[in-house]
Amino acid sequence: MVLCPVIRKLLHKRVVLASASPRRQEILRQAGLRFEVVPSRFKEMLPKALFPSPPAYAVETAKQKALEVARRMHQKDLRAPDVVIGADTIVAVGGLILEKPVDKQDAYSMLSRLSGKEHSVFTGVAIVHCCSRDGRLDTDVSEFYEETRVRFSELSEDLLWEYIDSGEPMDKAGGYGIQALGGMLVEQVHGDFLNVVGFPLNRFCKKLAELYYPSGREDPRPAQSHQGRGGRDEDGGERTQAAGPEEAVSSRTGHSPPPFPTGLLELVDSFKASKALFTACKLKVFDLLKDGAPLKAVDVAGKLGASACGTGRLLDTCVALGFLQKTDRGYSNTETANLHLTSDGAYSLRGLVLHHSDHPWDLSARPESAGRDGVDPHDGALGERTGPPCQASCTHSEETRLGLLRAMHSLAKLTARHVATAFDLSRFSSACDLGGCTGALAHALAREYPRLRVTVFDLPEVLQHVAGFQPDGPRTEQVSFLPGDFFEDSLPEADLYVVSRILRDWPDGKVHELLSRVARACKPGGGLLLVDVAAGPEAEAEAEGLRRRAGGERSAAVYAHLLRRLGFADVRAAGAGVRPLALLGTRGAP
Ligand SMILES: O=c1[nH]cc([C@@H]2O[C@H](COP(=O)(O)OP(=O)(O)OP(=O)(O)O)[C@@H](O)[C@H]2O)c(=O)[nH]1
Repeated sequence: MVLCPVIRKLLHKRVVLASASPRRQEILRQAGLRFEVVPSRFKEMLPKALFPSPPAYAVETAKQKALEVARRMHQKDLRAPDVVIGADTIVAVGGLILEKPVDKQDAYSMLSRLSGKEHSVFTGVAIVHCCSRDGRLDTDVSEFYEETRVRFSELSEDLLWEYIDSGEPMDKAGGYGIQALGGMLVEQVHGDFLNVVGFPLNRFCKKLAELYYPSGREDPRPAQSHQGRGGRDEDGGERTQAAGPEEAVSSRTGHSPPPFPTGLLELVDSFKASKALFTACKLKVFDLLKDGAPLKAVDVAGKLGASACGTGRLLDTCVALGFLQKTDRGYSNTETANLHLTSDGAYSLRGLVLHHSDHPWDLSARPESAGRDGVDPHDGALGERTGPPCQASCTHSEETRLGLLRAMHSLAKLTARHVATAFDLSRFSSACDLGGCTGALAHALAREYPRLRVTVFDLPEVLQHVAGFQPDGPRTEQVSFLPGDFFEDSLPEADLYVVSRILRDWPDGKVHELLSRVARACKPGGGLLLVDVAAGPEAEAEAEGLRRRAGGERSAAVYAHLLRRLGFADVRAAGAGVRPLALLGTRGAP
């Protein structure tokens, strides 16, 4: 998600981060920026004594790093990127500039210098706008720095050496990483934390806003207040002081044009990112780049039997999306790709990606007829919703079905413990997880509640594949599997029914039917735990009916409203991991 409008401005440009620092890449990626990584070859050896202050040195180094990449890319491709970002982080203490230690002894002398004292961390940043004209590279450099003051505790020799032996100091300015073990050395921080980590995101956004919205407005299109001001236009070029055609029209008619529909255009474009992901997963790009040495685009193309040019574009898009990293040696997987996009990653979601790639979302099926017929588009009229992907997989090949189960298992594992502990469920002695698939949540519940017996109730064709997903270890005997269809068969008896991550895939009528069945099966005092609902204000609930969000979820308020109507009292909501909310309702007397 991109929160910052000014970051959105860069989404349609070719942006390059001239840095090998994984921290910088992470910070900018988390901010929603899409960029390629081309580490700078500039040697950080400018003569420090020539600079009036430590930050002046950091800014110049950042600028040289970025310019080196801009020039190299221009020479190589004869097309420079639109924007190159360079940064340099240093520590300044007692008039000295400390960079990355060259060896352990150097780390020791840096850290002992910082012990018990305050020092400043400066990150210099250069934003270089590039333009190729007649084979010549024009650059326009904007630069700034940010200072953060950091105070260290007194460090004992033992602690110092233990920290140095951890290996953490070696690639960090001043010899410590505040975001990791080095955080233990720090007593106080004044200023931007991310600046210490390597990139002052807040100042960076402000600087971009200065460049792209010079009059202080978020969106420059409704242009009245820009007259007489310079600045950068949508394409990063200098805006001239003369009014553009739009401005001329608006001054003639007296009407301002509406705000530029940036969000809408981003949506129109966003399918390209999904397409690239689908294609890379289908071609097994991430399996190919797993573990081994980085590969050049031509080598990847050779192994895939694809064109070098198309493969290069696909790989670069994956770099911009944060799934691959690119160095001089070639392309390799990021941690995210290794974990989630390889076939056998610890939390592989590749099966889910392939499922979505092969089954375009039903909403696109018959939209026109739904509009004409006046049918409620949320009730399956736009194409049948066939339930959770792992239940709807009868048309899949064996390999795809297993990949999908693995993805469902990964997703459940990611949040299972959060879900199990979102509420105190110790009053229940039996639970039934409806559509519980491989049992990942069931096992987490069993681990948390020693007296809870959990039955996973799912279709026979799903359960026949779950043996390979069962964990070893204590309490596994508390979990059992029962084949059945929760729309057709009687629900197994239980004190607590669990409905996790399945409702979003069913139309409203089916959701109503399933929850009514649960309400009938649930004894007074029994519970219903409902997982994967979106947050939403209570007031909207009645008006919304069971309306879904764009992602398919319905809001917690909507479900709470429905549960109360079905006879559940005391419906409470709690966080259940990064995204989903969980609801727990208690069945009242009928
Ligand atoms: O608390 C932390 N302080 C600093 C860092 C990391 O330290 C390095 C600083 O080095 P530099 O600015 O020269 O950047 P490089 O890593 O060499 O990458 P470039 O290719 O951009 O030159 C930087 O990585 C900080 O992130 C830290 O992690 N924690």
